[in-house]
Amino acid sequence: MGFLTPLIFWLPFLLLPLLLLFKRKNQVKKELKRLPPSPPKLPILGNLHQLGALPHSSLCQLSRKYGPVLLLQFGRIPVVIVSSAEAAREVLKVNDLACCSRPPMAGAGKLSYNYLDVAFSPYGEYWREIRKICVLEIFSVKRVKSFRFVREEEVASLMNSVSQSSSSAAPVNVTEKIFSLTGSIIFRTAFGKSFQGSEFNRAKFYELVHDAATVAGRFSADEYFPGVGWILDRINGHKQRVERVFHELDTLFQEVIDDHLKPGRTKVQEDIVDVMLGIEKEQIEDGHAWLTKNHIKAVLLNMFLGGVDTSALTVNWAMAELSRKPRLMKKAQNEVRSIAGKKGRVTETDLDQLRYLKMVVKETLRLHPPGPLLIARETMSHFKINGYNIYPKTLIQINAWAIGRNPKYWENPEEFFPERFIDSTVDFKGQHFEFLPFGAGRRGCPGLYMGTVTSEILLANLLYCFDWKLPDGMKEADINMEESAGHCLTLSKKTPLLLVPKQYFHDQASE
Ligand code: HEM
Repeated sequence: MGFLTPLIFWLPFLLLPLLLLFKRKNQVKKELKRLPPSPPKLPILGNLHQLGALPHSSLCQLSRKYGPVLLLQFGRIPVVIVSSAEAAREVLKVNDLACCSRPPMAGAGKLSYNYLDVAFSPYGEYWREIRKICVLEIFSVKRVKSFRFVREEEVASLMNSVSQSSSSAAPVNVTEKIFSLTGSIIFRTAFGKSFQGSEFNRAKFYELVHDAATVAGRFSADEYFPGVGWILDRINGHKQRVERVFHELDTLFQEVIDDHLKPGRTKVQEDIVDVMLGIEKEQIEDGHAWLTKNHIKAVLLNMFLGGVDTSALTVNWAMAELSRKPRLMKKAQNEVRSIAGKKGRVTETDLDQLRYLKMVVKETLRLHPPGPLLIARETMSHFKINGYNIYPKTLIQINAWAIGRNPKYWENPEEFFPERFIDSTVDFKGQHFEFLPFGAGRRGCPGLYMGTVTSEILLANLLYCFDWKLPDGMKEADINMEESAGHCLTLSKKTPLLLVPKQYFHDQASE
């Protein structure tokens, strides 16, 4: 028995390292399991049933209950919802490289010729190349300025059309007019010609762009529920719809490209198709060609999806907000009218001086960001937000809408109050994470300048040329400000805005 005494004495010393090792392993295991909080989920569906008709709003409610970093399950897809400026900074700045890819989505993949575009393409060498070309050749300030005449001509034509309606004192569908204008501007900028003279009429074009946004912006049932979802896709016609939209867009793009390649074509001004065909030609001459017609078509798709709705929604919401607050509308009109004087139109050279108008646009983008959840990202490697583990292949959605309405960053956040920006340095260029209408980081919107200049010139002219009244019997409070998440990626006003225009400039000139 004597030999046991030293063993009993030494045993704790022998076991201690083992115990410590075991404890450490458990800690690491626990640490790795530290996931963001999740609301209870249903089998198979996960949290899909909690999304509702306005996902940004339902997700905002959930984040109020569970916190600003939330883990949900959409079918088989893990999704992290980010609803605070601090957490958005962690994603879009600190860990931007880990989460700047996009998830594969069958609809977007088909419409973008297997991810040859910028917006839906996964992060990698190809995306860097195509984004670089687009930033330098399509979205640069110089290129956007070269299309100033398109914007000004189209705005002038819209003002004439509103002016004709104004003689009857009947309400005008402002929403329709605004969408028609941004559509015409993007169509002419990309293709060098307007709807007039093309077999594409406006209505057909919008339908196509909206159908494209709907199929590109959402997962198919098969992606949520692999193996069985395809049955749902069959029943709801998703696959056929993707094929139809692809075919219609491809036919349009091919016709325009063929037209541009016709020998002896007279070119008044380079449009985006000319620019892209020029790059293709240069590459062939330099002997390192990789850009094909499909690449060009994929980029055109991004222009239509990114450029038509976003600026139109901004101006539509701005007009709706200003119509609810006639005092602010008057203030914006006084500014525009004092700067543009009796010229008859606001031109882009006036825009820099329109300080209040720019605040109106900012305030509109805070309350009504056209992409309330930005565009979904997919993580590529493991990282942490607020101490929570985020694993690769997780979807990240930043709720810019919720952040823009959070009282932690904004006083009286639900109030439309452009003056809040007077002495503020906060802007939307991606450095202020409480205000993210254009996103931020590597995937931030490259069309920011094009989008803002289009919104500003249109809004400025609507305010300059007309006084706007509500239809008979309607009060400011009756304006319906309900939202509709119709096209998946963007957030519209549920009902069109109807206003009665009274021509201002004409009246002033005759005074
Ligand atoms: C008011 C106008 C606009 C708004 C509010 C807006 C908003 C956005 C947002 C939120 C994103 C996602 C950013 C992210 O993931 O961090 C985005 C990306 C993008 N936008 Fe815009 N956009 C506007 C105008 C435009 C215009 C005019 C175009 C082109 C004609 C455009 C083309 C794109 C493209 C190609 C991307 C994808 C970038 C990438 O994934 O690398 N946008 N935009």
